[in-house]
Amino acid sequence: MSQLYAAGDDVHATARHEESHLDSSPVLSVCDLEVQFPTPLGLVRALNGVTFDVPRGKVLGIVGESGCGKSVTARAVLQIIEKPGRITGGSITLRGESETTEITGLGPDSKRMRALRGSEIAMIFQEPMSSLNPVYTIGAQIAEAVLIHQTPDRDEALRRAVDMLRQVGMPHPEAAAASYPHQLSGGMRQRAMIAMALSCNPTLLIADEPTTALDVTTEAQILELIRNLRDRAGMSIMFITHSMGVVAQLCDEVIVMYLGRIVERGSVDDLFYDAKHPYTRALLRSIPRIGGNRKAPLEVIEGSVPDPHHRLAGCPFHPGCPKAIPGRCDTTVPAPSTAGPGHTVQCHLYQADEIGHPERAENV
Ligand SMILES: Nc1ncnc2c1ncn2[C@@H]1O[C@H](COP(=O)(O)OP(=O)(O)OP(=O)(O)O)[C@@H](O)[C@H]1O
Repeated sequence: MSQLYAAGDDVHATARHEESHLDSSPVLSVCDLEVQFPTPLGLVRALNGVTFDVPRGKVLGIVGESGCGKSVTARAVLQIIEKPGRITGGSITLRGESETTEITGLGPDSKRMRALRGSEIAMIFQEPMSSLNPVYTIGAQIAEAVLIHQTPDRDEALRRAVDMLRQVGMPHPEAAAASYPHQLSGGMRQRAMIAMALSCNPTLLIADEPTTALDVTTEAQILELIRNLRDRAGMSIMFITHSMGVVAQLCDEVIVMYLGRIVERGSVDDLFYDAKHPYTRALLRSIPRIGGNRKAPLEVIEGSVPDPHHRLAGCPFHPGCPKAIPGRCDTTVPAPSTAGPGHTVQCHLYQADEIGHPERAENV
């Protein structure tokens, strides 16, 4: 992966990084991130102190119901939050191939931030047409990205575009390169968008629900493609989904979000076999299981996600939580506690007990 830009106006925000740290250090560290949207109805606190790492060469899944802050987290990393929303606290650190960048130290429109987008961090969306221009051929669009970030040679850029399309499994890459977006199927458009995202060999790929609009067969093919990117190219991937099924198929580690906070983090096995937070458990019970009783109704997660305009005291899940402790869960935000190696949970049921229920965590 190459560093193809000059540090330019934001040189103060970057620092050389020791090569030896790279293998074990997370590619991205997000610490105590806060994002707010002032709206006519009041302030929306979209993220309330979100902290996580994206491990190098792994897929981190971000899962949670609609409105919990998954997309805002992704957009914050690229500093493309819709105005008047803005980052109001915390830090985002990218450890690239040759240098470390404090993203939150960069202006959203700065030269360095613009260079980061696409070249070091690429994002793919649910709807490929939001990234593809309908009036240019697929090949021209991928070549344009290569021309901006990698080579000034137009023929070489076009060759690389066709090669990228081949690598993402496009059946007839030359013909696809000569096609306009509307001439391709949804799955093929998604492959084209992934080819465009990968054409600059980014350090981090962010995928925001890229398979939600696809049929199950095409979804399986795209998930396989993303798995290959991790396994063969060692790419680090942040994968946003509302589907625990997709998490099980694709992710190495997972964070579970609820109302702008992370409630649990662990490996896929931690979450599927040893989930701690009542919200994670409810999410798991709300999906069908192979071999389960087909007549048994799926569980519904109690209560709707609270209105983000109202500041809720305590744990964000307490209004719908069957295990909520009155006087505690509705007053105090729980701190993260360790549930095992790499497994953390933010829930009063697992806190060192200050209120006289030493047996509580065993009985959840
Ligand atoms: N432009 C905006 N103006 C006001 N509030 C916004 C805006 N964009 C997002 N939000 C709010 O930020 C919160 C988090 O939204 P976000 O889109 O990140 O959720 P999400 O988990 O990605 O949901 P989904 O799965 O539906 O995409 C929500 O309360 C949402 O209403």
